[in-house]
Amino acid sequence: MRKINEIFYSLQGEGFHTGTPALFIRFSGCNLKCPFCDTQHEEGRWMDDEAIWAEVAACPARMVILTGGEPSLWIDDALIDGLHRLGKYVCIETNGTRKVPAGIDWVTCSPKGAPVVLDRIDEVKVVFTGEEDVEVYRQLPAKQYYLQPCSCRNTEEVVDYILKHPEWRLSLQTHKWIQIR
Ligand SMILES: C[S@@+](CC[C@H](N)C(=O)[O-])C[C@H]1O[C@@H](n2cnc3c(N)ncnc32)[C@H](O)[C@@H]1O
Ligand SMILES: Nc1nc2[nH]cc(C(=O)O)c2c(=O)[nH]1
Ligand code: SF4
Ligand SMILES: [Mg+2]
Repeated sequence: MRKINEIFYSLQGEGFHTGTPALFIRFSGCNLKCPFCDTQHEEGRWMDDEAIWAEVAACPARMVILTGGEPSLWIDDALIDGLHRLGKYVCIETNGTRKVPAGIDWVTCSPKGAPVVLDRIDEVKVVFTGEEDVEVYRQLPAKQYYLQPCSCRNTEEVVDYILKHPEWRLSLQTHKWIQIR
């Protein structure tokens, strides 16, 4: 059984796959407590894999995004294999502090100062608070490096930073701007 906060269908609002229709599976609970966290994830219902796969199978989109909370607390090869059997492309949003199953198709790591132990990262996506040196995260091996304004509040500051450090790209939380989930 896995503890799930919510399952919803929307567009990926952030990062490389922005705009892509996806089913979000938000797992409950986290091993970190970021002061800026924009998500209520503590509440949850227990679901077995058959129930999870049934909701996934009913979604027309190919992309499934595992998030939370911290999804790495809850997932294993069996869950990912089942999603692949349904023909899905499996993405994860993780803080990088725990390993994730190797079969996941797209790994987004949003580091939070704690050591990152991932074997593979596709995109690094850092919440820009203005309070930490984000350049340390450029040392993580990845294909893409994104900075994301914190709660849509400091977009100008992030744009200014990226123009001076053009190895980064801008990730907007587009779902918040257009008021979808
Ligand atoms: C809620 S987290 C869940 C997944 C995982 N725990 C993590 O932090 O990557 C999903 C994404 O939202 C980002 N995020 C959380 N709070 C935010 C905020 N106030 N503004 C912008 N992005 C935020 C995280 O950095 C992460 O990329
Ligand atoms: N639309 C939408 N896109 C997202 N991308 C990552 C999200 C997350 O909370 O992990 C998220 C979210 O909560 N909503
Ligand atoms: S690691 Fe992710 S879910 Fe956990 S508190 Fe930080 S932003 Fe929120
Ligand atoms: Mg979110």
